[in-house]
Amino acid sequence: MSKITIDTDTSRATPAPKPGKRMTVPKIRARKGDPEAEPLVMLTAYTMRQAQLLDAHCDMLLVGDSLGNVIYGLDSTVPVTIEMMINHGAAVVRGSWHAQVTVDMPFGSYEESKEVAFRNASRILKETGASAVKLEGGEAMAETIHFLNARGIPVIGHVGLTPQAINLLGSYRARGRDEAEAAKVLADARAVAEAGAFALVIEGVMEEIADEITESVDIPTIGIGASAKCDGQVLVTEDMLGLFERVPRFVKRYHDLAGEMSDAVERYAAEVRSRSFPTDEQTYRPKG
Ligand SMILES: Nc1nc(=O)c2c([nH]1)NC[C@@H]1CN(c3ccc(C(=O)N[C@@H](CCC(=O)O)C(=O)O)cc3)CN21
Ligand SMILES: CC(C)C(=O)C(=O)O
Ligand SMILES: [Mg+2]
Repeated sequence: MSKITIDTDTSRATPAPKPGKRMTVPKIRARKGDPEAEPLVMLTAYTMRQAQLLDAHCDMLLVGDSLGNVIYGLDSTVPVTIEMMINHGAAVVRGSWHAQVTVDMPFGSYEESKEVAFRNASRILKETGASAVKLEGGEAMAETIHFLNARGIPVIGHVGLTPQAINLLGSYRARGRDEAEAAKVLADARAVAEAGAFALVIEGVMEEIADEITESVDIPTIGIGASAKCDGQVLVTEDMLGLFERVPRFVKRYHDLAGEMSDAVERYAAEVRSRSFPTDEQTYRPKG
């Protein structure tokens, strides 16, 4: 039997925190005007340890309301609560020191009025330590985005496929397939940018619409199922690591973590059943 060695050197995964070096909203905003700038790298994070492992490699971490699907086993993001977002947001901020952290505003926490949106967004920033919020919607949310931004809350917009509207949309298929839908997505993107959002997530739209948006707004666009020409890309971490079973077509799988976890657990279960775990090494006994 081959001896398994566990790498206990955590320095690669968790470099020492560098106080004061965290990526800021203005620096992200400024990427748009810089022709030399590399695309923005964003991934979702829901836990402290996940944030630690992603932080050094990412410009931005998103505490996505996709945690409803991925962590809580819900079949949409509609039931996600502000308490869930705050608990996971605070954990992610504790596990990161380099990346800028944005927290998704959950369905029902911002649509009613700009005042309700400010109350909930300010609570999210106060109780998590994150530096921005993201909310779904275009023209209908422009006033709210302006209101938050004018009062010190940086906002990322999210247009195209907006999963919180699943009950209205009926499916998660890509948007902008016909002329009218394409024009609406473009108008939404422009409204969000003009309202003062510092970045814009474009999800699940035809490539040419994403390209037209990226060319016509003055803030960085972050694509997910959008276009390689966006100013950045985002994916759900569990999807790209192969931890989540049903993934959209726009996901590239960089690993099979589910397979590796299953293999490790299978070996543990077999060793418990055969009494080959624990051994002397894992057992406390009086010395001598
Ligand atoms: N794990 C996970 N990854 C995500 O990207 C994600 C979430 N959860 N939860 C919130 C939303 C929901 N999103 C989704 C969910 C499903 C599809 C999907 O199944 N798309 C199909 C086409 C669907 C259809 O035609 O009806 C595809 O093949 O891409 C796309 C985006 C994106 N977001
Ligand atoms: C997929 C990204 C953009 C998101 O909104 C989420 O993870 O909730
Ligand atoms: Mg989301």
